[in-house]
Amino acid sequence: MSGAEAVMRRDFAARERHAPDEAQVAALTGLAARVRELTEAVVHTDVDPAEADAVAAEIAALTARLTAARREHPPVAALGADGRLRHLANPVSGELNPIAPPVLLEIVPDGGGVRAEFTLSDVYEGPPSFVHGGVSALILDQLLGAAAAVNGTPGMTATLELRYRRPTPHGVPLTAEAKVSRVDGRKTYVDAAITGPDGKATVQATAMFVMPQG
Ligand SMILES: CCCCCCCC/C=C\CCCCCCCC(=O)SCCNC(=O)CCNC(=O)[C@H](O)C(C)(C)COP(=O)(O)OP(=O)(O)OC[C@H]1O[C@@H](n2cnc3c(N)ncnc32)[C@H](O)[C@@H]1OP(=O)(O)O
Repeated sequence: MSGAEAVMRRDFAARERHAPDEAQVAALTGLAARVRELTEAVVHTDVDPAEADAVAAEIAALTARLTAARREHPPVAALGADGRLRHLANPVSGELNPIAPPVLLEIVPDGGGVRAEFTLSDVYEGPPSFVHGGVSALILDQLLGAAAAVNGTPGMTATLELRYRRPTPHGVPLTAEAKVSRVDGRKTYVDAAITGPDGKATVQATAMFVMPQG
């Protein structure tokens, strides 16, 4: 077992012992959604400095209330009521993670990989009116990795190649899909793309995932 794998196994075991229950997941999902609204409000606000200072003080007080009962680690995953695995704190798909848009993945039946429909707000803007290229890469890495996992051949991202074909607009519905093309021993090759509302791919990606030795 590699050093990295041993660390991950230990971490998973510790977190499984302290997984949130459904009621807590529901409440924290709502909390994260409000924090996303807060992030949008902060990015767009035009309040004067005194009001910004006053709001900052209130937020610091709220942060202290949440920190009063602090987990050692973020919750890693939980089984939903529908029996599907949810990566609760994942920075792409985690409903409990305010920095996740979130991009909720669906499994495409019959070995079709995974897909997601989502809209990114201008909080994720890079060039004016368009999504930051690193955010597209983040989302695609998640879909590519999930497709490898759903295929029964999970791994760590070893290579990730991106082709930015046209700018990805924010504020409109986007689709992303990923599917395994080939498995070669511990290596799984996956293709993915983000598609705009006009049905044209804006970003295409190929990746190789390697199951760590052992
Ligand atoms: C409702 C629907 C729900 C769906 C969801 C269901 C469940 C979803 C579950 C989960 C989804 C999660 C999605 C997450 C996505 C994000 C993933 C990440 O962010 S991963 C973090 C970033 N990546 C790293 O940090 C890797 C760091 N690197 C490593 O740990 C190692 O280098 C590793 C594991 C990649 C390889 O290490 P070694 O020691 O195991 O492998 P060696 O033996 O060196 O190589 C094996 C073969 O692979 C090639 N190889 C390895 N690395 C390569 C590389 N970078 N480029 C090219 N070839 C490479 C080698 O040449 C070798 O090939 P030869 O067998 O000789 O043919």
